[in-house]
Amino acid sequence: MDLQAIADDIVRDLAPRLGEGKVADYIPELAKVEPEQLGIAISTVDGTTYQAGDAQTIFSVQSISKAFMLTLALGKVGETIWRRVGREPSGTAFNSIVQLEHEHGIPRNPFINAGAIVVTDIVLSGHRPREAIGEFLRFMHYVADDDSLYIDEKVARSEQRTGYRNYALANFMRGFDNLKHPVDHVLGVYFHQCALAMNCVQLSHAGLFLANRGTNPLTGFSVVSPRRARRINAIMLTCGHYDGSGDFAFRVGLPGKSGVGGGILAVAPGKASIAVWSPALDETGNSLLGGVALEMLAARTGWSVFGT
Ligand SMILES: NC(=O)CC[C@H](N)C(=O)O
Repeated sequence: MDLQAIADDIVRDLAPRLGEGKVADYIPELAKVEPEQLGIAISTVDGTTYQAGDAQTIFSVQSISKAFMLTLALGKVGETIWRRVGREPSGTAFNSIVQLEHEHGIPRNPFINAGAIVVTDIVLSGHRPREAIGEFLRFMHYVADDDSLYIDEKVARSEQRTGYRNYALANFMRGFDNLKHPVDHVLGVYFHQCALAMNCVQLSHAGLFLANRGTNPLTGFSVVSPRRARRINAIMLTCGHYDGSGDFAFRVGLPGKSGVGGGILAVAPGKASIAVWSPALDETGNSLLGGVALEMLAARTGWSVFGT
């Protein structure tokens, strides 16, 4: 299978559709991103990376950070995490507050904003916010084997000023005693993790441990056990695209985590980690062409967790 040709073909085939969708504008810094871009990087478990299009352009990972923060939090508190956050798909938007009252401040899953804010609260335990941000960034350097990754302060501050819904979610959960630290501290860390800047190549490297039973094949570094990698993949499959998760499973058939910056990390277990990026989003807040690119990739490679 010629993965380089597949990546090149996808970028070429989608060129006429660049600009479809809408760039996220509720975070002012993200509204400035040029929509007509598309990148793809495929890193296989045998250690080769294929790339095409804007695969080396840096973008804001936003909610893709939630998969890595979940990994960190599981490392700290293990399975007790599930006392404070569920693992069922929500069927609601990423920033929805409606279920929280019925479910007594326990968010449905760690990938909607409410759940991710709880996960951040867990990572913050025993730290100052600055230290927790540092721990997250060091973890990303480790999993991606790349010390050049950085957090874009401008993006973090932009969201800090306008993240009204996230303040509402966090205050609500604090009211239910499901946040242990001051709301400002938790959201300070959350906005910084979301503002992590990466390109597709770096992101595909960072996701390799999930495709390779918990160990990064580029470095041999063990990140999590095979069982934990499998479980994180399961949550990515069921919850990684908010109320678009069912459609993503249907069309692509791979665990995936999206972000409003337009990136998607997808995992083909035992085969590859794939990162795509195209900033314009569909109505569920997921990258429109990124999703189409992964659909093409899955069709052309036969990679799907549901069979070939
Ligand atoms: N879906 C996303 O990427 C959302 C992340 C964004 N930082 C927010 O909290 O709104």
